[in-house]
Amino acid sequence: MVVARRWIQCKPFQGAATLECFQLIEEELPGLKNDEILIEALYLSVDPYMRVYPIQVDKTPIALQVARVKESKNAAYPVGKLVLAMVGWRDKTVLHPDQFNPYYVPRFAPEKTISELPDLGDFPSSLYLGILGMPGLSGYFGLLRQCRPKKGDVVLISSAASAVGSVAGQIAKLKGCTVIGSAGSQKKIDWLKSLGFDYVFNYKETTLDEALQTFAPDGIDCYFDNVGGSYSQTALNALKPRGRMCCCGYISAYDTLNHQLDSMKDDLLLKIMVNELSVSGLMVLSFEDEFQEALSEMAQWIKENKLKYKETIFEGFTKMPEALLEIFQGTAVGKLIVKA
Ligand SMILES: NC(=O)C1=CN([C@@H]2O[C@H](COP(=O)(O)OP(=O)(O)OC[C@H]3O[C@@H](n4cnc5c(N)ncnc54)[C@H](OP(=O)(O)O)[C@@H]3O)[C@@H](O)[C@H]2O)C=CC1
Ligand SMILES: CCCCCC(=O)/C=C/[C@H]1[C@H](O)CC(=O)[C@@H]1CCCCCCC(=O)O
Repeated sequence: MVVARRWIQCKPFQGAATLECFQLIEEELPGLKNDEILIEALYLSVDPYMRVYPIQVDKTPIALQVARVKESKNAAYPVGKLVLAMVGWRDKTVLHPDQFNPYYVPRFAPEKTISELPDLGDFPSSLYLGILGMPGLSGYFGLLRQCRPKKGDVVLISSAASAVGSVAGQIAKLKGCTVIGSAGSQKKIDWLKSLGFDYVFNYKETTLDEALQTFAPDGIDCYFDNVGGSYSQTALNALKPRGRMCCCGYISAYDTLNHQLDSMKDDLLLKIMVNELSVSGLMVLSFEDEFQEALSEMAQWIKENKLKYKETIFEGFTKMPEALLEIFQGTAVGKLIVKA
């Protein structure tokens, strides 16, 4: 008999998420039918979108995990194989590998529950949830395709020490740009300096207006937006004519919402029109056909020590809610992962 643990969301969010919104339950798993596998989580990803994914009360919150096949009745998935599995906050799961993703959202989340780890050489498997996974790819495509940085451009990155922002900023440096990054603690500021960011500031101590007067008095060419809100309104005002903005995320709102994202005010559009700005939204999955190529390029940069990363790993599956709340407290540096 195999007993699995999984988290459920037992209460709806009302304002900021709290630990009381989550409950850990245990359940007996069924035996394997033909072609099914039992997987065990090694690492679970903790991402900002988990806070706004429309989950019903008493259901298991969304999360991608790196898992190992523990038992198998499917020759394509032998015991010991590692997979990426979109099965939510569970430590053990019985499933058919072809099963449709229970968290599927058109354009946002993939159709498949299980996918192979990319074939990139010898990297710790947790990296496939971070720099060599969805967050790293978001930084890569958002920066290269939406911001389209040119040598000498001034690039601003909000949440610069995040999993996405730290990749976007480092690639902007690789492309010969002057990079300004903001983050909310001295520890993150120090890390960003060590990554080669030209100018960094703590947005909790210095306003973006003040920082731009000092670091970019003539304006910015690109803005990689992870936060939205008034910060991004200021950044948009600082874009030079023909500037480019990648609207990647709106984290300043996520932990204030009771349900999913409310309609956002879009008074930015007039500015975009008048200044002929290119502003592009990003759903990283749209670049799925190019993931392998992008990951190979980033893996090479990691091997050459040109692209660096940090992880904060919470020990133990019971830490899932604390890890999620940590995103919005913002103390930990680097990609948040739970080691099951
Ligand atoms: N469009 C797409 O396809 C994708 C978009 N994203 C988006 O990218 C952004 C970053 O994601 P990811 O790198 O995984 O995040 P991380 O979990 O690595 O980092 C999140 C950071 O955001 C900052 N933050 C938290 N709350 C607030 C707040 N209220 N106001 C301002 N900053 C806050 C904190 O850093 P600090 O305050 O210290 O700066 C926190 O550490 C998110 O907005 C996410 O939704 C991510 C993946 C795909
Ligand atoms: C709607 C907020 C999303 C903000 C951007 C972001 O972080 C996107 C991440 C996606 C990633 O590609 C993998 C996912 O599953 C994420 C999207 C899941 C959010 C779906 C919300 C849909 C809805 O509001 O109806």
